[in-house]
Amino acid sequence: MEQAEIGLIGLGVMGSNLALNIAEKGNRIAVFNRSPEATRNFHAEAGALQDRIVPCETLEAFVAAIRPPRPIIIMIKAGEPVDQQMELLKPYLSAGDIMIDAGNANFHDTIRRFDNLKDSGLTFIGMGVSGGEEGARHGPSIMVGGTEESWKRVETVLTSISARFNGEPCVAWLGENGAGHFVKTIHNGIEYADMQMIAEIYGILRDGLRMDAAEIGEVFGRWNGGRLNSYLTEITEKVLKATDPVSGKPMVDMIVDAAGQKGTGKWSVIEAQNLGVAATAIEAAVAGRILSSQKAEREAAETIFGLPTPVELPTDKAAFIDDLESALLAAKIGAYAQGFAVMAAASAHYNWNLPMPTIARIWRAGCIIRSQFLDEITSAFTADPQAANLIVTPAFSQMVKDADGALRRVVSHAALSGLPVPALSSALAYFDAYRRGRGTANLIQAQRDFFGAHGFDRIDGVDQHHGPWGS
Ligand SMILES: NC(=O)C1=CN([C@@H]2O[C@H](COP(=O)(O)OP(=O)(O)OC[C@H]3O[C@@H](n4cnc5c(N)ncnc54)[C@H](OP(=O)(O)O)[C@@H]3O)[C@@H](O)[C@H]2O)C=CC1
Ligand SMILES: O=C(CO)[C@H](O)[C@H](O)COP(=O)(O)O
Repeated sequence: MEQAEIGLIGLGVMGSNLALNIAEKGNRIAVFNRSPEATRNFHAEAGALQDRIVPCETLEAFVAAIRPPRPIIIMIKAGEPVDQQMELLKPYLSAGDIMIDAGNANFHDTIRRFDNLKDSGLTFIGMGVSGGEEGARHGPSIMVGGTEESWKRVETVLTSISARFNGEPCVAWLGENGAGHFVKTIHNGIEYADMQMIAEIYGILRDGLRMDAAEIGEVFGRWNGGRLNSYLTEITEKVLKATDPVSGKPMVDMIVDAAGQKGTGKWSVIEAQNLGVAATAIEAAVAGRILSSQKAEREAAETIFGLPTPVELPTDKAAFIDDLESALLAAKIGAYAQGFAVMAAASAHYNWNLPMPTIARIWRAGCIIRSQFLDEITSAFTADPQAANLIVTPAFSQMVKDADGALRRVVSHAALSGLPVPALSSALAYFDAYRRGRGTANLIQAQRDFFGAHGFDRIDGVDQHHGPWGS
């Protein structure tokens, strides 16, 4: 039997769709899943693509079915399972074979796996894939980390399955070892912030303006035709307009308000802190999910404090809804600026030389945060790849100038009405702190020197001075 060009392990949601995508693009692919019935079912349901798929029930048969040197995608639950799977696979592999972890790995694990295989003759690629089920099937955004040589060996097949924006493939080699998984992690951190901000705007419309789900869906639908055009805006309209077949009520009203999370948002925040980058909107989004999951505590607190009555709108309703649109745009700029700042710091720290314009370019289609906005970010970083912060690039500084008044009105209204907007308000605070040449940390430095003799730099140029604090 003709050997396959590529192999894939893990026929869950992502792996099965990726395998069909690979087969559809004309590649012969061998597949394996820990539970063999999943492999059998997958092959049985592959329809016209069945002939290009080689279902294998043992790792030995799987490896034998692929033409050496073998590229093997591992698309399974992240963490320990990947180490276990690699150990089980290794004895069957030969020099030159490439193991490609395509799950949402922690990039520290990726660096470790990459280093462990360095002298073995085997190669490791850490590859971030975004786009969910639909993206995996018809074109995800793919962020590759590993040696450039190993990338060259998989470039053709990955390019064939990736999403396209205006004909350009949304896949790129981003750097050595953990670069691809790091960029995917920050993609998800931004995704968390974007989703949290949308949810906060939804909260203002629902609890402040007392609009029902379908009405709010209309608003997001309108916004999707404008500056907020994005996949997340688009699905928000669809979600808000969906009806629960059981109760006949809006589906969204029947869902428990406790968000899940699998780790990438938290890792984004941890890495931002470790690298000394303020990623406050992403932090707020992760904290927002944590608080959301403390449902019983929140319900108990509501019985103690009650809920504040929303105050009058600062403008008429239509103008305020326009403010919400501008506010969401301004806050999003803050979140994306923070995400890119974290990647810039990581690039320097890990010597990855991450290409910012390329990252923005491959996020324009296929991934969960895909949007028109990312095309504008691509242009901004193409014009100035070393920009200190997205906020200060010419196009984005103008957008922030145009929209920060609206963000201010929205955050003030929400605060006065007792409506929680942690990500929107942290984006505003980030902007206000970032654009102020003289802040208030002089006082913090004085306090540190007072209690700990830590010293401070004086504005007249004398460094490591101590204050006349007395006792
Ligand atoms: N769902 C999404 O939208 C996205 C997910 N990802 C990432 O892709 C990866 C896969 O996710 P997804 O497809 O959603 O997950 P699923 O839960 O649908 O599938 C999990 C797969 O992992 C396999 N698996 C679990 N534990 C082990 C183990 N110890 N050894 C071998 N195989 C194991 C399962 O095999 P079995 O059938 O035997 O249980 C199954 O094939 C994850 O890292 C996820 O974070 C990335 C982007 C988007
Ligand atoms: O990677 C993804 C999207 O880009 C996955 O859907 C991931 O599971 C999202 O993260 P979380 O489950 O923590 O919300």
